[in-house]
Amino acid sequence: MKKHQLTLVAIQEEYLSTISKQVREIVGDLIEIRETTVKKLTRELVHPGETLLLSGDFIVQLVKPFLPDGVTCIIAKRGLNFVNLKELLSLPKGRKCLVVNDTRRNTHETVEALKEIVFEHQFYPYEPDQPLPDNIDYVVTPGEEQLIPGGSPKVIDIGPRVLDLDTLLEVSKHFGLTGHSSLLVKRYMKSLVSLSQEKQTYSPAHVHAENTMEKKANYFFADVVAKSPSMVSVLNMAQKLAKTDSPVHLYGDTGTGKSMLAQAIHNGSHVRGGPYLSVNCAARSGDTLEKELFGTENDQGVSPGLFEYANGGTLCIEEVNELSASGQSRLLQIFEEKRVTRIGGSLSTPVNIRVITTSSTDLSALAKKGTFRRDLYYHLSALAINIPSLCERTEDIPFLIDHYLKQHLGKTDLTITHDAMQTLIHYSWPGNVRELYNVVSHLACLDEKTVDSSALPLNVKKEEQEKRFHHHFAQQIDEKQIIQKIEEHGFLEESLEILRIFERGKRVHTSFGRLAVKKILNERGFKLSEQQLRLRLEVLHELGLLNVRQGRSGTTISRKGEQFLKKIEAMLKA
Ligand SMILES: Nc1ncnc2c1ncn2[C@@H]1O[C@H](COP(=O)(O)OP(=O)(O)OP(=O)(O)O)[C@@H](O)[C@H]1O
Repeated sequence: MKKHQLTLVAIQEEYLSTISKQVREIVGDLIEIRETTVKKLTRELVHPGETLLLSGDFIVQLVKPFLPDGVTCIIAKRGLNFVNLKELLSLPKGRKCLVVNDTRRNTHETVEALKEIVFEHQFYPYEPDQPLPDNIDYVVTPGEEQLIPGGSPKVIDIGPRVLDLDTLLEVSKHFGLTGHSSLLVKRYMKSLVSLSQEKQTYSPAHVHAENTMEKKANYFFADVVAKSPSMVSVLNMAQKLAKTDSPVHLYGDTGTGKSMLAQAIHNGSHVRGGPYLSVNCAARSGDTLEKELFGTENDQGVSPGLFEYANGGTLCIEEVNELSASGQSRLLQIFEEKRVTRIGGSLSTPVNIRVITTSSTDLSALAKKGTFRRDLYYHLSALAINIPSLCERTEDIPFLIDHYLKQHLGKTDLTITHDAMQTLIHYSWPGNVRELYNVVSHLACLDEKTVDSSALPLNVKKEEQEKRFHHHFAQQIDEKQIIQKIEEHGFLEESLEILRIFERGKRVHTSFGRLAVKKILNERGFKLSEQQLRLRLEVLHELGLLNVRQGRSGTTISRKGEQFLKKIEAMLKA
């Protein structure tokens, strides 16, 4: 057992996962690291004498009510990941860079850090309510590229901010590890390299990777905020199903409350006295997951799986669509026979268990495609509940905000202005209730009595911001110049066709990968190699006509691209 223990606390799961990866990489062999979001913090979690590393001074007031006496809090400082500054440093001196980050506080912190280190250029904070500086050459963002609308000048992504070296040294001093300083600094450098290599796009699987198993059902039906008719009917249905023994399938977008509802179902069922275990299939490789779920039996001995551990209680299998074909058939067998056979074993053990499965993809589509077993799908879909996305039940938004402010964050006196509330209600909430909680905690930390629109994080104000950006940089769109640039490479027709594909895609909310674009181009008579297509996409991206993003959102046409295409089509028609 390690001598020291450090608990990391942050508001946002994404940032918690970044710093946790970094801290583990540096001192994971010397200090036992635990992590929790502020929301999951309970009085039982922290013991007297423990050390917490808080992700910022603004969360001190949020965590205080949960801390016993004698706890040490170290406040983490965020720094730039130097490894990602290469592009910025290679520019000719004196560039004017606009810095875009998610909140006003973070934007200013990033500007200060950049001014201090990259003094060769000028940096300006992007403030939605202030006029934009003229003649901006670049937009710089620490991993928030999705906040930058198309039509802006070239974007340089310097990657998410990381733990500052000072913070690491403070931690090492606190635990009496100063003798290891030189080693820790080397490991710190290494962690910057490894963090810079992975694109930090948000994915629930990534976030849950370290923390894949929930061992307690903390939520009850009374905790679920449901005011909209669709959520009220979800809640009624869940309460009814909780009383049965049948498997329940919950599906809905990320952050809509599937895990929460699964726990509430367990606590409202007759097996509530039994164990509650939950496992996320997306966070485990096929083999490991199957061993974990069904157990193993071989010469080395017998190791029971989660089905046996959860016997007499509930097992929640999250992202069940990620289960391998053999995992699916084993699960089906359990449903049909109520017995589990360990991997490598020959005898089966009876299990009396309530199974809840969740998915964020529509299983019926997967079953139709053949990637999910139909027979298993029929078992799961018999009692399925669809949790609507937050933007489909906007009536819940003010109640959720009020609930979080008062019940979780102890802010009884904070007023949100009518305009700000309207912006929150009309925002699209891609991260659903999880994102809403993050936004509300951000507002709670501002230490203001009244919150108006200007205090909202940038992603929430994005639509408004897009218009402003667009207006500002639209004047810079000169289609003749763009045509000239594309023609320098000699592929205007293909580029227009590529833009048409993405423009159509945007209209029907579909994004295309490179292979799909290549296939469509081929059908339209443009035979390009992958290399040729990549080059064209790069040029279109450089010109700000396409937004190239990692992860689910893929490549999309930018506003500037749409405008350019519209003008060219009009010119071609004339
Ligand atoms: N109706 C609700 N009332 C109160 N809190 C909610 C509600 N729905 C979700 N939450 C909160 O939002 C957060 C995200 O919910 P949860 O983890 O259950 O989502 P999920 O659908 O399982 O997400 P993922 O698919 O990404 O794992 C949790 O902290 C949960 O407590």
